[in-house]
Amino acid sequence: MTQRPYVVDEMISAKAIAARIEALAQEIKREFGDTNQLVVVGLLRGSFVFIADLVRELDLPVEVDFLEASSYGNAMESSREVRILKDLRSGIEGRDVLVVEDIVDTGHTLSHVTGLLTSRKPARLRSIALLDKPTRREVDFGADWTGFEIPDEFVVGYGIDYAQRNRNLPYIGKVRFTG
Ligand SMILES: O=P(O)(O)OC[C@H]1O[C@H](OP(=O)(O)OP(=O)(O)O)[C@H](O)[C@@H]1O
Ligand code: HPA
Ligand SMILES: [Mg+2]
Repeated sequence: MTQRPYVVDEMISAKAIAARIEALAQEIKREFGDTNQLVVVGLLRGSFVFIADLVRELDLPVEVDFLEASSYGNAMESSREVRILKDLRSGIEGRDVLVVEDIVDTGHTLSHVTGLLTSRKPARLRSIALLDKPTRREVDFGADWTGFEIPDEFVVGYGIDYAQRNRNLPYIGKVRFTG
C-alpha cells in the first residue's frame, strides 16, 4: 500500500500518560478493592501498551486475558463492522471484568465488545479507555473511566497505529500529512 507522507506531532507526553494511569489505577482499586480476582481484558492490538502499564499500577489479584477486535484495517475510517478475531481464553460468568481499550472514537468497537461480554453474565463489568474522541461518536456509548478527551485528530503511538505503524512511540501524537 502506498502511504501519503506524514509526520507525528506530540500531543500527550509519556510523562503525562504515566501520571494519569497512576490516578486511574487508584479509582479502579476503589471500585474493585474487594475483588477476589479481576479479569483484565485487553482489546488487541491497540491496548497492549496501556494494559501493560495499567496492570502494574493495580495491586489487586488480577488475571490478564485478551480479545482481538478489528474494524479499521489500514484505513482512517471505521468500517463500522467489528470483527472478533480472537476470543478470551477464560470464561467470565460470575466474575469481575475490566475491559481495557486504547481509544473510543465512533464507539462501535467498545459497544460491540461490551455487549458480547455482558451476554456472558459477569458479576461486574467495567471499561477503561486511555483516549476518548467524543465529537466522533456514532454509538451512544462510553467507557466508565477515560484517561484523556482529545479533539478530532487521527492519533498514533502508545500502542495505537496508522496502517500498523507507530505503535511503538512512547507518547500519543497526531498524524499530520506533509504531502
Ligand atoms: O470507537 P471506534 O471507532 O470503534 O474505534 C476504536 C477502535 O479502533 C481501533 O482498533 P482497530 O480496529 O484499528 O484495531 P487495532 O486495535 O488492532 O489497531 C482502536 O484500537 C479501537 O479498538
Ligand atoms: O485516531 C485514531 N488513530 C488510530 N486508530 C484509531 N481507531 C480509531 N480512532 C483512531
Ligand atoms: Mg488500529
